[in-house]
Amino acid sequence: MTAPLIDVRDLTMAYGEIVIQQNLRFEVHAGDIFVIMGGSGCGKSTLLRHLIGLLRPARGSITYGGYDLWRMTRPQRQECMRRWGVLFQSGALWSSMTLAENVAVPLQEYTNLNRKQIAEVVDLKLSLVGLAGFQDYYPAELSGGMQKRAGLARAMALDPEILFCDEPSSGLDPLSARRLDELLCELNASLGTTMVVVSHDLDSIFAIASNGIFLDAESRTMLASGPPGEMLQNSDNPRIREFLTRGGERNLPC
Ligand SMILES: Nc1ncnc2c1ncn2[C@@H]1O[C@H](COP(=O)(O)OP(=O)(O)OP(=O)(O)O)[C@@H](O)[C@H]1O
Repeated sequence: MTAPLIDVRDLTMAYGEIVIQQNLRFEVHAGDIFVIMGGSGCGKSTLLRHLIGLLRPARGSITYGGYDLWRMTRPQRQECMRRWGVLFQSGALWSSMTLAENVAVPLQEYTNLNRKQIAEVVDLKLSLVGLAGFQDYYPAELSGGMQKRAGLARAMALDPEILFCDEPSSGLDPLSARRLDELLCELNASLGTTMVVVSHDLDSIFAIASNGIFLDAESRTMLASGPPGEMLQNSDNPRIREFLTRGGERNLPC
């Protein structure tokens, strides 16, 4: 098996004295859609913030391509982060900017492209997420699903190697949520983008995840890792079964 893209070892996460999760150990491989799952408040978003370097581990390590995120020099860490895209829960678009201006921000900040080239990349990214023709719209003029897709276009602006998404389908109606899941799977398949996705939405988890971990709030550690279908098949842990069956046993999706 190839070396992992992300290697998390013995990770303990805490806010001050309060430990949120401990002894996390997992790998994310290139091409994975890796889902961080678990009930409300178990620490999914906290883990995502650790993975993207916003929070420092209380213990343990997070390595990218073999290099510890917190032992790199500042330029090395910036170079590492430059290869990531992040889609925040809210979409996090600038409300005073059009969609084109929003998607252009990372291109202006991190590339030497001229105005015309930036406009071309912006058009490409917006069409990638089904928003061709919406360049001049403001976020408030769009539906929640379209705002999420615009956030995705911005997160994909620099062709990231890894896309991190925090609850991408939250706040969306079931159809828009399904379309967003399909879009993530398409991008993963066509561009090979590795994805790390926080989710507690069971339909979404089964639809997109190739791999993942289950975090438990009570024991404050991970109870299982692997593809969710296998977790359900192989685990007799009642908390995992309860979560993955919505509290009642269900047929495995095909
Ligand atoms: N900045 C913070 N300072 C202190 N405690 C925090 C902070 N952010 C989150 N917490 C606490 O950490 C725990 C985990 O929160 P987190 O948001 O990571 O969980 P989650 O699994 O993503 O939850 P949800 O699914 O409800 O979004 C919660 O008890 C929360 O109150």
